[in-house]
Amino acid sequence: MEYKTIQSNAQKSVALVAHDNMKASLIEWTNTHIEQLRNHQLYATGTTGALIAKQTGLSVSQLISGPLGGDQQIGALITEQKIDVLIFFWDPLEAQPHDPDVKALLRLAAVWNIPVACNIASADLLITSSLFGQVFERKVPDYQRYISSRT
Ligand SMILES: O=C(CO)COP(=O)(O)O
Repeated sequence: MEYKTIQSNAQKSVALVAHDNMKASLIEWTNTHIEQLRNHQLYATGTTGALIAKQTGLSVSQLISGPLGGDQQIGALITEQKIDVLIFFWDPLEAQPHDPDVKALLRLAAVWNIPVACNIASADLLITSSLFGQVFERKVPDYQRYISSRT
């Protein structure tokens, strides 16, 4: 796929989310890339955001805690095209009470074609990509066409 760059060195909106057993990994990753992340607008679910702000000093817009609706808030921001990248360290070894919300968030990220990283290796690749700091034409659902095809 060829990317048509609209803007370089762009500020991105990055959503950071981690389940409890994965929070230490996300904070470690955040610290590793702190200088780059400083240039972007950060959003996070409640507890993840509070921990990142406390342990890294980064400024983070904190939403509701995940089990109380934070995943859904991030999903809603994705549909409004206000999130460019999702870093979501979900726990592959422990069931979550809000599993439907987790699945819904991952689904919306796929629908709206935003890059998602679910572990340190993929998050490293994503943030070091030359595409990370660029705004490029991205295939998103054609909402008007979708509605007219159904009405
Ligand atoms: O549960 C979460 C994501 O599904 C994360 O929520 P917290 O950041 O509030 O722990």
